[in-house]
Order: sequence, then structure tokens, then C-alpha cells
Amino acid sequence: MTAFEEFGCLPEISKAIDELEWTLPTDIQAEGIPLVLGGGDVLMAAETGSGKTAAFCLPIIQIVWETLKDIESGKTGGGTSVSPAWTMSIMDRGSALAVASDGLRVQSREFKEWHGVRCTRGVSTGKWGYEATVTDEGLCRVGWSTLQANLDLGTDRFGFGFGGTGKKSNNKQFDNYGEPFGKSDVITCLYDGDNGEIRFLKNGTDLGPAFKLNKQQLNTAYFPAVVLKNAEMSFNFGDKPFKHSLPPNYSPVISAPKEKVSTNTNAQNSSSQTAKIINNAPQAIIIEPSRELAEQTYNQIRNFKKFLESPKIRDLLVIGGVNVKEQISFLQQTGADIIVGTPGRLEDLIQGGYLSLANCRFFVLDEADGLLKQGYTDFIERLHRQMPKITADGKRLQMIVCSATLHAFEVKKMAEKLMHFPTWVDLKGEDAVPETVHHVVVKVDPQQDKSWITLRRRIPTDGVHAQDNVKPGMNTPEALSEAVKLLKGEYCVRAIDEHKWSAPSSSVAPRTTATTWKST
Ligand SMILES: Nc1ncnc2c1ncn2[C@@H]1O[C@H](COP(=O)(O)OP(=O)(O)OP(=O)(O)O)[C@@H](O)[C@H]1O
Repeated sequence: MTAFEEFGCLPEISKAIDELEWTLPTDIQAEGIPLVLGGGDVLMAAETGSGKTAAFCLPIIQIVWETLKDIESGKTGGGTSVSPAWTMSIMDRGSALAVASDGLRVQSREFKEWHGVRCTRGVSTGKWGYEATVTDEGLCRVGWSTLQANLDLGTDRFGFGFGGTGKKSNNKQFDNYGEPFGKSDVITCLYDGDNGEIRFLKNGTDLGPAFKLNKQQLNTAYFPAVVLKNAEMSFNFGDKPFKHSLPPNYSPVISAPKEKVSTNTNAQNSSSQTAKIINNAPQAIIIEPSRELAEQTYNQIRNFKKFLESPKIRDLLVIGGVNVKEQISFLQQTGADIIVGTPGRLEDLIQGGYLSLANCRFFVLDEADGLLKQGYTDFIERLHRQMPKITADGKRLQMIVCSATLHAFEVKKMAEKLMHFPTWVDLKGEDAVPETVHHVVVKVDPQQDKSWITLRRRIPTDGVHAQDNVKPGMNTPEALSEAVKLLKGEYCVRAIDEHKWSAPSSSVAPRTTATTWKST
């Protein structure tokens, strides 16, 4: 087993890494890969050249490929992920609320707003109950609601909740009831559709009637419902034994006969949702602040995925300076599972309806501090809003943010707003760059040093601006980017000559070799 396989990478990916002659993961890879594979949101900072790109690309490639394989073999979708039939709905829920793949555990890490969810099924006549257990600290309110109720349970006429602070609420009226509850407490929620009553038990102790329902209110079905603020709860609708027995004559909701059960129509198709491959709806979107970085990341992805067959992962580079029609026709005809791009062109394709975010489950911001400084905060937030927080097959949107520093105010603010309990991997300042790498600091200013005009013949660059109209004397961003590369190449060659460093055979000496100069 290779070192990368020990960190959870597939043998096919590990083989591609072997070909690159990487023997061990770098520190950021050793920390980042298992975190992303484990399903978490990750914020990472490490020195330039520490291998950040592979730290997020490798696990994303792996999960995207496994998902494609599952779709191909018909393994994903409602049939398996939304079972049993009584589950919390992945459709009828607040945007920041996550429903686990079995539909029996829900979590919201939003600590400023309440986010709720309703069950896929409800009951009408009869006496029914279910159990809700508080599995993490936070605020929660649990109970019953009709399909008309909003998801903030207890704040309109149609929802009836019991909250952890020891209050019952309906129609925004909060009254003392029972006693407070918290982590590990089990709340039994009881609905009596025959006598028009809702009551609760705490750890098996009956807290007495909470709400009386009149005839008109009983004309409709009641659904288990919960609303959370930075909290987590798990549910048992009766497919396992209850922790505390129900009072006499009550039965678990799961045993309600068909004629007494209503389906959650707010959650249309939720029980038959199937993950599908849609050509223009990728599973991963990676945003880079410059064309050069986008191209580098894209090339790394191509290297890493080369041994992953049936299905093949489809990738697309979406950057400016390339004919947009080609990108559109690639999306329509071949399709893409992973897209690496820069904000401007991504925005054009999304706005034009050519690129859909409906299947996106990885949202990566590389060099996020750079993106935010360039004014893309609104763009990032808009994309995030459009992405489903849980995909059709029940997978949570994962966000990965790389930044030169995790302590920048804008990065922290964005992480707080958009990310879901991210793990911080902060290796900034730690020496992650091998000793064989020499650092050279030179001031590069192509507007002062015009020597790049003559260097064009002998310093080869990465060609990112090959299609652009880059001419000596021009001050366009493309011309200056090209000029910086030429000057960096020249200064490095001079530094090597000056210090008589040895350079690997494929590297910089002599100055006419194939090394291409990039902007990083
Ligand atoms: N585990 C590894 N073993 C050997 N070489 C590696 C390893 N991981 C990455 N590299 C190489 O190290 C170099 C830097 O990697 P990479 O570009 O991913 O770093 P980065 O942290 O993303 O840099 P930047 O901040 O410039 O984007 C690349 O040439 C890459 O091929």
C-alpha cells in the first residue's frame, strides 16, 4: 500500500501520483485529504509550494468518481438514501439545515437564524407518537405542524412546538410548559387526532397537554417537525424500539395505516429523488483568482485522474481568453463533472444558463483572500445561495477554502457565513517547502524594467496568454502578466548562475531548456 493509499486515496489515484514520483504526502495533504474525504468543510492555509492543490483535488476527484460510479450502477437516489419512508425531508427544509443520509438526524450550524425541517409523512386521525433526541448542544423546538406551517415551528397558526427553554409555542405565542431540555434528553411528541390534543414527554415523563386542536384544525394532517439554531437532533419514528414507551393507546407513527398517512407534498418527489448525470451541472466547481492558477489546477486534475476509468471524469477549464462558444458546446455535448475556472467566465456561463449549479457538491475557493480582495464576495455568496445545500442523493455541499492566511477579516467573515463547521488546517509559517528549494526575492516591475521586451525570444512561458494580443509597450493585465513571467524567468536564471546552484536536468540551466515560467 502506498503512503497516499494509507491516507484514503484509491489505488488508481495513487498510481497516478506514483508516476509523478511523489512518495509521501506533504503536511497539508496529510491533513487535508482525510478531512475532505470524511465529508467536512475545510479551511486551509500553507506556504506557496506546499502542495495545497493536491490536498483538495485528490479527494474531490475520488468522491466525484465514486459518485459517478454509483449513479452508473444505480446505487444512489431516494431508494437507498431516503429509507425508511418516515424520514426528515431533504426538500422541505431550511437552507442551512442538513439532513443525514438516513433522514433520521438533522443538524443546523447556523447560530444566528433558526432553520427547520418537516417529515416526509404525516398522520391524521388516531393517536401517534415519535421520539426526538437532542444529540448536540444548541437550541431546538420540536413537535407537529401542518403542511401550511412555515418551517420556523410554532411561529404561525399551523405549527405546534416544544422548545428546549421549557416553552411551548404556537402562532408566536411562547408559554411556559413542562421543563427545559438539552443534550441527550429524549422528547416524545404525541398527537391525538381523535381528541384534538398535542402533548410531550421528557425522558418518559408526561408533561401534560400542551395544545388543544379544534375541529377545523383537525381537518388536516400533522407532520413531525423541528426547528434548530446551531443544534442537532435525531429521530425515531418507530422503526427501532423507543427509549421510553408511549402512553396507552398511542402507537409509533411508522405503524399508521396507509389511509391515515399523508405525504409531504412540499417535498414533491423527495422520496424518488435520484442523482442524475446532467451534462452542464458539475459536481465540483473550483474558483481560482487568475487564469494561470486555473490552468495549473486543471492540469493537476488531468494528471491525477488519468487511471480512473469507467466512468471517466469529465473536466473543463472555464477561463477568459478562450472562445466561450467552445466552452458552451463542450458543456452541452460532452459535459463536465469538475469545472475549474475564473470568476468572470464562470459568471457569464451561469448567467447565460449554460452552467447549472444544481448538482454541485464541492465548492472550492483557491486563494480565497485574493478572490475576496478582487471584489468577488457577492459573486461567491450568490453562487453559494444557488447551490443545493443537500444534493438529490442526500449529500451535503462541501466547501473548501484555501487562503494565504486564515486570519484575514474577509476570509473569517465569509467562512462564518457560508461554511458548515469548517476544520481549520493552518500550516502557514511552518516549513513545508523542501530544503532543496531555494528562495529568491526580487522586485519585478515590468513597467520599470522593460528588458522583458527582448527576453521574449529566449524565456519560454506557460503560454496562458498565447492567444492574447500581448505586445511590447502595452499595459493590459495580460501583457503585464506575461511580462512578469519573462522577468521572473530571467531573474531566476541569473540567480542560479550567480550562486552556482545546481539545477535538475529538466530545470532552468541552461536558459534555453524547456522550463516554462508561470506567474506563481
Ligand atoms: N506530495 C508531494 N510530493 C512531491 N512533490 C509534490 C507533492 N505535492 C505537490 N508536489 C509538487 O510541489 C509543487 C507545488 O505544489 P502546488 O502547486 O500544489 O503547491 P501549492 O501549495 O498549491 O502552491 P501555490 O500556493 O503556489 O498554489 C508542484 O510542483 C507539485 O507537483
